[in-house]
Amino acid sequence: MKATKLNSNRVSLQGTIQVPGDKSISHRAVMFGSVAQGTTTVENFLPGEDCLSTIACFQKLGVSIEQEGSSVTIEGVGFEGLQEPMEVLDVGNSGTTIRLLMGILAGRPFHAVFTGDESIAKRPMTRVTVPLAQMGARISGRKDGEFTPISISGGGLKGIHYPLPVASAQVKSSILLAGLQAEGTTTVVEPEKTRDHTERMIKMFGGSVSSEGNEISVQGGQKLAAARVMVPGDISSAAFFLAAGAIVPGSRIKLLNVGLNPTRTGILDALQEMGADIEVLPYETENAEPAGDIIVQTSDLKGITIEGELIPRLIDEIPIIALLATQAEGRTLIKDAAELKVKETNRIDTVVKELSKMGAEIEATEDGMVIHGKTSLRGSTVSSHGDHRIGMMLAVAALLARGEDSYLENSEAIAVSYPAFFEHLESLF
Ligand SMILES: O=C(O)C1=C[C@@H](OP(=O)(O)O)[C@@H](O)[C@H](O)C1
Ligand SMILES: C=C(OP(=O)(O)O)C(=O)O
Repeated sequence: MKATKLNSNRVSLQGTIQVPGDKSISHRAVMFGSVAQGTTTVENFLPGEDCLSTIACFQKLGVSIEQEGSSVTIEGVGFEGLQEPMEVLDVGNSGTTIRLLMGILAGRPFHAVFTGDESIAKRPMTRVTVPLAQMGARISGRKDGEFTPISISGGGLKGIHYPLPVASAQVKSSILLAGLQAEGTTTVVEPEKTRDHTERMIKMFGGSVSSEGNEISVQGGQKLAAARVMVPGDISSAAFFLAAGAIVPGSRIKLLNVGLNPTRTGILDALQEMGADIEVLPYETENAEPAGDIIVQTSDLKGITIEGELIPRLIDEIPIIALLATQAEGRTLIKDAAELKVKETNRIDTVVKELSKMGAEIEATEDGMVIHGKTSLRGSTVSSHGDHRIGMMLAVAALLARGEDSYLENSEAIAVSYPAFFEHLESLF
């Protein structure tokens, strides 16, 4: 395990950053490119470990994929062209890979086995295996199908009408990907709107999907055609620099080509409500996924309440919002966010534990956390617990820390979504 010395006691972050490609869209580009007919090209692909796991899984399913940095070429084989894998499919640390790929393989008439790392082995899978089994897939896994290793034998699916028990884009996407291969119509009903990259990508690859309110439907038997995918920058990665620019005194940071899909921009709404000085400059060009530049400058922040429909729109940004709240006047309350307990770590516990070590006044609740600001942070040895977002949040927290040096244990986890994170951060010094 690597402990990295973190930069601390900084003033004035200045500069321009092009954050890497969006993780959710990069995964989906590889998946859709593989199950479409023809050659798909992907630009600004995120070469992070999670997306590389997705490529490796599709290669084991017989798809020819070439990746060089952020450019990917996929020789699509159609759903029917996927081949039974001779080896176990290893999804590494990636929840998106396993849940979406289960939806694809639920429709294929062969056997496949999934495994992943220690964190994946603790993440709940019946949220996808139950609806996929209802559609007709035969799935078994450890603890009644809840955990990896999981095996799946697919084919012969029938469409379902399925109200989602949790607001999850991964579950929605998994069922829709199975639905594209099922007999009849498949409808998913979301309790809250979640990221809609899958729906946008079905259309981009020539398929059809209909959305009415929170109900999303696809017809089975659709054939998809190759596309050129331009992946915008990941707003979930940009969030660490938006936060750093807002709280490190005297800063001004410009972020280029950040994805601005409204199902993902909850962080901008939260920052604005806290009083952050951010300017969003959307691009005029037509693209399936909107994007633009964002400028952030330091300002005074105040505590807010974050709940309800906003939660799925900023779910992965809650660790960094917790840090922002330590620098805001008054109380910040985060509720309706019990989903945080089943991410790469239990993000309620890991955020509270690690920020407390640095002197934050933060408490866990049943479905979120309460943070009292404004507090000064002190240097400490902290841990990512193997969770990329916790690691990056702590590296930003350390920028404000006084006193002894800060060290981050298990910093290598950051490569899951942002291999160049430290390089980009240091370019602002
Ligand atoms: O669909 C996706 O790409 C994702 C959906 C979210 O997970 P859930 O669907 O579990 O909420 C999010 O936390 C994850 O980082 C990526
Ligand atoms: C939860 C995340 O990803 P995944 O579910 O794909 O592991 C994340 O990136 O914060």
